[in-house]
Amino acid sequence: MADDKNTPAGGHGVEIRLEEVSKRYPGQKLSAVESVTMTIPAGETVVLVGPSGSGKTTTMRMINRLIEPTSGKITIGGQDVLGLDPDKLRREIGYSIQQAGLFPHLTVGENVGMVPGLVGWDKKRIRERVDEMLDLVNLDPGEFRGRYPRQLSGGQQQRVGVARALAANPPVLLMDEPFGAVDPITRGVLQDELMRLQAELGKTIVFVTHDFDEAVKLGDRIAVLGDRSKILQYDTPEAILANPADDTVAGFVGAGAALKQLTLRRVREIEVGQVPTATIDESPAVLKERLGTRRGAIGLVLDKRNRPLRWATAREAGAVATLDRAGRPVEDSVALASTLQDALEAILTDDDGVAVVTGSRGEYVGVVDIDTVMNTIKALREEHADDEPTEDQS
Ligand SMILES: Nc1ncnc2c1ncn2[C@@H]1O[C@H](COP(=O)(O)OP(=O)(O)OP(=O)(O)O)[C@@H](O)[C@H]1O
Repeated sequence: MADDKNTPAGGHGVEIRLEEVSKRYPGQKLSAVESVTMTIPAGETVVLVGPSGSGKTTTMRMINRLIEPTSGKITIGGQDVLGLDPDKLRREIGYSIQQAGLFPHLTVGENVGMVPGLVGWDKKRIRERVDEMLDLVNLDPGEFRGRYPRQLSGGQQQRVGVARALAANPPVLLMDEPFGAVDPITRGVLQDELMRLQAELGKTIVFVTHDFDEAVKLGDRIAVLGDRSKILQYDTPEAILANPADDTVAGFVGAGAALKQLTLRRVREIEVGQVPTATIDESPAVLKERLGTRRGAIGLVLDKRNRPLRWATAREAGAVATLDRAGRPVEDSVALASTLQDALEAILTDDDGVAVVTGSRGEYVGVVDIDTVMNTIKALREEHADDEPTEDQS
């Protein structure tokens, strides 16, 4: 992994605290940010989300002092940022913005190597680091290091932006709508990559967006901001979706909150059901007997390695000589790692409204149906029903 010598925190995330932080721009009557207090835990991704003009960017930029607070206190890893040299501070905090903000007259390699150069790394180490970072964001160093930003697609520029922000191995990464300017498919890919990177690197990430779905996907916690950066709710995506603090948050969460919760849960987290099964070399009579006389009961024919092959009712099992002809083929299955949304999709497209769950080698694990999904949503709602959303969860 990255060389840790150049940052006091060794590149791993550190806690950020904002205490009654306000910002009033010169000549303005009202503050853009009014007395914000929040704790961003070490190694977590916290997403600031809120409507345009709510003060997300102002709040974030005060952390690396691109904007100076009018009052209040900000600490990073316990250090008061107002007591630090702003240039030094900014080199120790990764920063990535919409449209990547790359220097157009510098090559990709020079852009990525910029901060390591500023903090005095030697040339060889910078060269190695640039290649390591480009690899990390899935760009072939040989192909991309010598190009200029204008010779890259939007998505590639964003990747270089992230590589540059990470180059000096900062403990903290500030990201201001970094994926706002790319198409939805590329955005999804970049979000997945960021999640993979973060699982590996464990930075403290503050991420600004006005896309609530992006916040749900990326955030360990979400701060929903209202006017003047007032924290309307600060909690996990699960808790906010299950129990929005007020109508404004509910409006922001938008339609389909219950459905969005399904993207946060994996099939492995729920209790799957079971149906009668028989392996393909057993006789149809065996499956028929296991299915019993209950109307509509449906069972599974498995291959010799326990992988699901066919669905069959008792009547269908009774109508064939061997089980490889019984009923209908299993078209689709979901893995334990699939989201409940994937499972719901499979349930809704299946003739009998059931989805087969398979393990890592494709073996039969169980089944899920619409009741399983409904019960999960209900349980989530109950789990968070007593949550008392507060402004500061520190
Ligand atoms: N340099 C400035 N001088 C005066 N007012 C400013 C300045 N920068 C921002 N503002 C005002 O401060 C408020 C918050 O702006 P900010 O950019 O932080 O909001 P935001 O939530 O990030 O918005 P968006 O989602 O549109 O980027 C806005 O009302 C904006 O007009």
